[in-house]
Amino acid sequence: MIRAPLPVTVVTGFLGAGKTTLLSNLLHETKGRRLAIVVNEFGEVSIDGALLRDHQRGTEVQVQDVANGLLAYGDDALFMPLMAQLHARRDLIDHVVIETSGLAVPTAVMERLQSDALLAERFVLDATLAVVDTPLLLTGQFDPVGVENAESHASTTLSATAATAASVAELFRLQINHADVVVLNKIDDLDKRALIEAETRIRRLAPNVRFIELAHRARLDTRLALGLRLHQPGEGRHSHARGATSSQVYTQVASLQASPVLSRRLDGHSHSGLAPHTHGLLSHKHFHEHDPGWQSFVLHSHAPQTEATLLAALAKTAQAEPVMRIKGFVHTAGDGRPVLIQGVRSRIGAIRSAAVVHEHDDAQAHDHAHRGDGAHSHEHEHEHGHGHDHRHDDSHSHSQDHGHEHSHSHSHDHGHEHGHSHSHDHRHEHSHSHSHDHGHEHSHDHDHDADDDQHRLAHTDVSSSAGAVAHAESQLVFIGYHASRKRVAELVSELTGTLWH
Ligand SMILES: Nc1nc2c(ncn2[C@@H]2O[C@H](COP(=O)(O)OP(=O)(O)OP(=O)(O)O)[C@@H](O)[C@H]2O)c(=O)[nH]1
Repeated sequence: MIRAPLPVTVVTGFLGAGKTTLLSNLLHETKGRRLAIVVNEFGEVSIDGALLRDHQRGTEVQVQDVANGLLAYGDDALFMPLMAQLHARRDLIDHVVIETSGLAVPTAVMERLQSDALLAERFVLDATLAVVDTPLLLTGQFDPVGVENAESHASTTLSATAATAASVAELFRLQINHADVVVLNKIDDLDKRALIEAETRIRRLAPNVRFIELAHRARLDTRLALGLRLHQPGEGRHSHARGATSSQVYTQVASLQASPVLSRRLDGHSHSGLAPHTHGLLSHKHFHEHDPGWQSFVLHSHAPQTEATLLAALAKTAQAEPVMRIKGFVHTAGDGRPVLIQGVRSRIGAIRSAAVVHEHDDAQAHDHAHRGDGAHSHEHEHEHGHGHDHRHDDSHSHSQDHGHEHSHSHSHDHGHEHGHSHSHDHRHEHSHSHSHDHGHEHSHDHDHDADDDQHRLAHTDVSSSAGAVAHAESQLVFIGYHASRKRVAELVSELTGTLWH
C-alpha cells in the first residue's frame, strides 16, 4: 500500500530564539496530531530534548534528540538512519517536526528531504519556520556587517567582534531567507511601533518571506505552524499570495545568491583561486560546516552553587567572552533540585519549577519574565471547505493608525474536511505557574583535552544524554564564536568562587 508521505516541518532560528519553547507550547496543542520531534543541538549535551520530553504528552509525541551537530549537513551519518526510523514508525506518526541547531541553515534538511529519492517518496516538506528573537533583531544584532567593511578585510583577518557579527548576521539572513514563515518571538515587552519596525527589518533582510507571524510568549497557533503544505509538488492549483507557486518558492530558495561574506572565510582564509561563484544550497552548507569559529563546550562543577552569584557570574562572563548561549542544569545549595539555567547573550535566567511553558502558564521559562500588555491582536482565519484548492492569502494588514493588527488569512481547502471558519484573538493574560519536579540529571563522559579551546566534537549519538546521572553534578553548555573554554572556566570559577572545569 502506498502511504502518503509524512509531512515534515523544519524549525530554524538563531541560538536562543525560542525554538524549543515554541515547540514545547505546540506539544500542548497538537489537536490529536501525533508528532515526532527531532531536536538537533550544536552542543555535546542535549538540553532541549530533555525539556521537550518533559512536556510531551502521553504517546502523542515522540522526542528524539541528536546532539553534536548539524543535521543533514555533508558528513552527517545520522540523518538517513533517523529518517528511516521515523518511516518505520509511520503508522504512529502524523507529523514530523525537526528543530535544527541554532547554528544551522535549514537548507541542509530541506534539500536532503527534497532531493533524495527515497526521502522524497516517504516525506514531504510541509513548511520551514524561522523563529526570531525580536528584541535582539531590534537592537541591530543581526544587521549585516557592511560589505565595504568585509571587502576591505578581504586579505586580512577581520577583528574578532566584526567576525562574530558577520557570522551571526549571515547565518540569521540565511535562516530567515529560507523560511516560509518568520515567527517574531519574545514580543512580550514590545509595543506596536517596535513590532512594525521588526517586520520592516525582516522584510528588508528577507524580501521574499511569505508570512510573518507573531508568537506571543512563544505561542503560535498550531494551524499556523503545522499542515501548511507549502512545498507540496504537483499541486497545480496551489497558489500563494504574491503569485508564487510552491515550486517557484523552492526554486527561489535553491537559487539564492551568495553574499560577499559567504565567498570568503571570516578568519581571513578565502576561497583562493576560485572565481566568484554562486553558492547553491550545498555551498551554504559548506560554509557553516567548515566555519570552525563556532564552538560548544560543557563546563562541570560538583560544588553547590548560589543561584544569584552564578547568574551574575554568567552574565559577566557572557559580556567578557564571545559566549552567545548558555544552558544547563545546576545544583544549588538549596533543595537539591536542579535549576535550569537559560542564557541568551548576557540575559541569564534560572528556572526552578516548570522548565518550559505549560498550556496556561505565562510565568514560564523566561529569562526576563515580563507580562505582555495583551494589546497585540493577532487574528487568524482558517477556512476549510471542499475542493482541492489550497490558498495562502497573505493579507497581512496593519490598521490605519498602525495599531498592530496582523490579520493572516490562511485558507486551506481540503477535500475531506468539513467547512468551518473562525478567527480568534491571541491574548494571553494568564499568569499562574506550575511547579513540579524535574529531576533532570545527566551523565556524560568528560574528556577534556588540555587544548580544547578549539574544541569541536565528533558526531556521536548521545541521545541518552537526557536520561540519568552523576549525582549533584552541575553542567552548563556554552556556545560561542571563538570562545575559549579555558578562559570561560577560569572566569566562572573566579566569579562564583567554585570550581568549574
Ligand atoms: N520573554 C520571552 N522569553 C522567551 C520567549 N520564548 C523563549 N524565551 C526564552 O528564551 C530562552 C531561549 O529559549 P529556547 O526555546 O531554549 O531557544 P532555542 O531557540 O531553542 O535555543 P537553542 O536551541 O539553544 O538555539 C529561554 O530562556 C526561553 O525561556 C518569549 O516569547 N518571551
